[in-house]
Amino acid sequence: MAKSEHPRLIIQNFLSQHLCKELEFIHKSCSAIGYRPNVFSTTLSHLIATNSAHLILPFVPIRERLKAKVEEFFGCEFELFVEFTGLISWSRGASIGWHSDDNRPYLKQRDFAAVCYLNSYGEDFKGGLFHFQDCEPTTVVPMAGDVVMYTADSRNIHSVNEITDGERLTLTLWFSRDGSHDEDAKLISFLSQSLLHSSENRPHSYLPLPASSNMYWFPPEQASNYQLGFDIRFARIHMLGYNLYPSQDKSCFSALDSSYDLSEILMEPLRLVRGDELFDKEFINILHVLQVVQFYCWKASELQTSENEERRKNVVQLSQSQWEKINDLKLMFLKDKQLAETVFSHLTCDKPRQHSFDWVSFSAAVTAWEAYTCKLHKDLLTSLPHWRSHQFIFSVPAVGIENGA
Ligand SMILES: O=C(O)CCC(=O)C(=O)O
Ligand SMILES: [Fe+2]
Repeated sequence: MAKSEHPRLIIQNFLSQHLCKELEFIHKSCSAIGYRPNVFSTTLSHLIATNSAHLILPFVPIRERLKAKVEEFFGCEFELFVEFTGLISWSRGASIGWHSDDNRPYLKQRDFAAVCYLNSYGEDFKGGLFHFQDCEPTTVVPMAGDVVMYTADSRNIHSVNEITDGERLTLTLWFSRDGSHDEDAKLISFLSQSLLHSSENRPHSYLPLPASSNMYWFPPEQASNYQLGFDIRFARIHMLGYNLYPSQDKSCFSALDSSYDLSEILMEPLRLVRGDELFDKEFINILHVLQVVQFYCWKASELQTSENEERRKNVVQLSQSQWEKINDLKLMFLKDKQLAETVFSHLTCDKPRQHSFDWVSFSAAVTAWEAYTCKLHKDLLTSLPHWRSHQFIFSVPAVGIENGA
């Protein structure tokens, strides 16, 4: 139990590299604009709101382990509630000065923090060192898998240096002794409503549904008219080397036609383009594309297949008129390409290319994404009745056994 004047704990390799990568996949395919400049976030309620509630499941065991560790170390077994769980990424320019985590009247319920690093200083981003104001250790170098736990009060004043390159990603949780701030109760109630609703009305209940477009526009000050900046989902897809083609033929669709509701286009079916090839599969909306593309990024090394004659079966060559539509989309959603490159830079110059692209392994990723998603969706439907009856989010043993966990 912590007796120090500055109660804190740092544990290396608390999370597996596999989990770090899985949470990175979730964040890069689901995040929205965050609460501070140059910050993006994925909260669990945002996952529910965008019909991706099944993606809560990978968080469940780690939330349990973190809470147990915090309770053990700070000597408050069975007293704590998770108050907030979120994936938070900081891009170039983001920083936070000296503060404690309960330093606002509306944050007073926060008793403890746990910050898990999902990627690494020097490799994935530059800057972004964490500092405690008093006592050792004064500096924490974020490394994937490590966690820092500390009291949320003024005994642990801390800061984070400005990010100068790349995207720094954490899983951050706060814990409270106050049951009225229990995140689980709110999530279970939201889950119950939204799952009931979605299975009644939607045939593919596991497919993502975007939130309102302004939640994805960067910088957020421009989200009222979309004149400057970019859509973060579109930019992430573009940065990975893809273009998008709007499947539906809209005669009113034009980059210059301001009467067309921009936000609608990315909610509608889209197809994926690489080089001058169009992939012959329709995705239901941009979040669907983004999830599959990020899944391919995560799993590519496991999906490498040898080239064969089947390769060209599911791609077609783009025509001139199709190129025009692709460029129209780019003009609308990637107004400032340079800014997008700055915000989502990958330190690629320091790293060898992670994988080479081919449509055969990409098609395998589409199938594998569907299997991954359906499995989680099924596990969620199995878990929810248990969560509801206990009013508590926990790893349901039957689901764990099925997973081979
Ligand atoms: O990401 C970190 O290392 C700490 C972030 C932080 O201090 C906060 O969100 O309050
Ligand atoms: Fe903080």
